[in-house]
Amino acid sequence: MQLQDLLYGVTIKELVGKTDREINALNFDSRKVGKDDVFFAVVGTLADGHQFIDQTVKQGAGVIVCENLPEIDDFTVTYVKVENTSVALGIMAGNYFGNPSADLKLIGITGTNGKTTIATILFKLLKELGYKTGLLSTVENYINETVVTATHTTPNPIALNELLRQMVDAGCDYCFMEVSSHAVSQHRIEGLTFAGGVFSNITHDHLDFHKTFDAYLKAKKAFFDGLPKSAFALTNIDDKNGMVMLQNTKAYKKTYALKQLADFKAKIIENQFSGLHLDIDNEDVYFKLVGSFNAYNLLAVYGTAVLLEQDKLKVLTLLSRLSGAEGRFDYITSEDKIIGIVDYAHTPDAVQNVLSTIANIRKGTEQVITVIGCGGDRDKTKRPIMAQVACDWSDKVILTSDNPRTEDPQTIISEMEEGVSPTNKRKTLSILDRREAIKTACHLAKAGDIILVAGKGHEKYQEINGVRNHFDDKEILLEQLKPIS
Ligand SMILES: CC(=O)N[C@H]1[C@@H](OP(=O)(O)OP(=O)(O)OC[C@H]2O[C@@H](n3ccc(=O)[nH]c3=O)[C@H](O)[C@@H]2O)O[C@H](CO)[C@@H](O)[C@@H]1O[C@H](C)C(=O)N[C@@H](C)C(=O)N[C@H](CCC(=O)O)C(=O)O
Ligand SMILES: Nc1ncnc2c1ncn2[C@@H]1O[C@H](COP(=O)(O)OP(=O)(O)OP(=O)(O)O)[C@@H](O)[C@H]1O
Ligand SMILES: N[C@H](CCC[C@H](N)C(=O)O)C(=O)O
Ligand SMILES: [Mg+2]
Repeated sequence: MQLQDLLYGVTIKELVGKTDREINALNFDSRKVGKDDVFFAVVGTLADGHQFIDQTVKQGAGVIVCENLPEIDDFTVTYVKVENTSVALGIMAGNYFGNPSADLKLIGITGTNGKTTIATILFKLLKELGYKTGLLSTVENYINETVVTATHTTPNPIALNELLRQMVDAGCDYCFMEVSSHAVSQHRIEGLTFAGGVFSNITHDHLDFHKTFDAYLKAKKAFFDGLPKSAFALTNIDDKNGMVMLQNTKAYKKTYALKQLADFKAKIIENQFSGLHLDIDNEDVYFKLVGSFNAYNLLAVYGTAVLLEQDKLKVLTLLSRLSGAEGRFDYITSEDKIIGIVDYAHTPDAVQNVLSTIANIRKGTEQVITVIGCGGDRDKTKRPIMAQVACDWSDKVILTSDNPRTEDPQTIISEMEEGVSPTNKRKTLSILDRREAIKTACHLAKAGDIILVAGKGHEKYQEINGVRNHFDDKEILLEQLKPIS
C-alpha cells in the first residue's frame, strides 16, 4: 500500500519527504519495527514513543508519524507531523485494513460494569438468529466460530482493525465490541464507523488513570459524542448519568429502564438462583441469568436487538435460553449443599450488586463467605471501599490477593483493611495466598452456606511482577467443593 492512500482523512501539520512510497506494516512499538514500516511515536503513560524514533530509523522504518519532528539527517525517511499520533494511528489503521467497520454493523458497549455480559449475549443471540457475527470482549474475541485470545477489553487500533477485517472477510454481518474508557481516551476507536452505542452504567473505577470521576465520565461520553447520525444510542436512564451520555450525540436516542418509563422497559417478577423472571415489554419471560443487575443487561440486549430490527418474540424466546459470559455469577453446588460462586466483580458497585443479589435470594440462615482482593497498578481508592462493601454484606470476609502486578500484595491488603470498621474486624481474615484463602472459605462453610469468590471471574492466571501464573478460581472451588454432577 502507498503512504498517500494511508493518509486519507489524517490532518497533517507538517510533511517531510515523499508520500508516493510503498509501506510494509504499521507499528507503534519500536521493538517490532522492520524495513519500510510506519512507526507511530505515541506519548504514553510510561514512555514517550518519540524517544525511540532514531532507533526505528536504524531498523529501516520508512515513515515516522509523530507530534514533534526530530532533528532530521536521513532524508529517505518520510516524517508526518500530526496533532495527536494516536488519532492518526486509528485513522491510518482503518485505511490500512480497508475500513472494515463500515462493512458490517458495529455496535459499541460502554459503561463501568456489564459490557462483557451485554456484548457476549448479543453475540450469542445474533448467531442464534442465523447471522455471522463477531465479538471483541475482555474474555475472548470471536470471528464467528473462531476464537482469538483477548489481551485487552478493547484492542489497540491495529489489532482492532485487523480483527474487523477478518470478520468482514468471513462474512460477518455484525460485531459487538466493548468500548473501555481507556480505549476512548487513548483514541483506540478513532476512525471506526459505529451503527450503534449502548451505555450500561457509570460508577467508581479507573481513577488511577482518569484522575477524577468527571474525566472518567467525559471519556465515556466522548464515545457517544462521536457517533454518527445514522447510529442509535441506547442508554440506561435509571443510572443518574444515563441521559448525560447522550447530551451531545448526533445519533438517535433510545432509553431503557426498570424504574421508570422508557423505550424499553422491564419489571422483575422473581429473582432466584435458578434465574430471573421478567415482564419485559409486556411479555412474561424466564431467563437463566441471575440478579437484578442482569435484568438491566438483558434489557440492553433486548433493546439493541430490536433496534437492529430483529423480531421481538423470536429475540425473547432465544434470549431466555442463553447463558451469560464466563466467570459472571458462575455457580456450583457441592454434595453437602454449599454454593460456590465465581464472579468478576472488581468495583465497589459490582461487589455490592452481586452480594445484594445473594442477600435477596438466600433463604435466611446460611452464612455468606466472601473471598476478595484488589488488583495492583489499578485505582487504589477503590480498595478500602470494596473491603467495606464486602464486610457490610457478608458474614465472613477473607481479604486476599488478586493480580498484584508490580505492587506488594501485602500492601494492597493493608489498604483494603483500612475500609474495615472496628465492628467488622471480627469477621475478617487476611490470607495473602489466594488459593489458601479459597480453601479456607471452603473449610469454614457448612451445608447451605454461600461462598463468593470475587474479582477474577474468567481469568486463568494471576499476574505477579509481569509473570502470569496459571490460576483459576473456579478450578479451586471445584477441587474443594466436589459439586453434584
Ligand atoms: C495504561 C494503558 O492503558 N496502557 C496501554 C497503552 O500503553 P501506553 O501508551 O501508556 O504505553 P507506554 O508504555 O507508556 O509507551 C508509550 C509508547 O511507546 C512505545 N514504546 C515503549 C517502549 C519501547 O521500548 N518502545 C516503544 O516504542 C509503546 O509501544 C507506546 O506506543 O497502550 C498500549 C498499546 O495499546 C497498551 O498495551 C497499554 O495497556 C496496558 C498494558 C494496560 O494494562 N492497560 C489496561 C489498564 C487497559 O487498557 N484496560 C482497559 C479496560 C479496563 C476495563 O475494562 O476495566 C482495556 O481496554 O483493556
Ligand atoms: N449491569 C450491571 N450493573 C452493575 N454491575 C454489573 C452489571 N453487569 C455485571 N455486573 C457486575 O460486574 C462484573 C463485571 O461484569 P462484566 O464483565 O459484564 O463487566 P465489564 O463492564 O465488561 O467489566 P470490565 O470493565 O472489566 O471489562 C460482574 O461479574 C458483576 O459482578
Ligand atoms: N479490566 C479490568 C480488570 C480488573 C480485574 C481484576 N482482577 C484486576 O486485576 O484488577 C482492569 O484492567 O482494571
Ligand atoms: Mg469487560
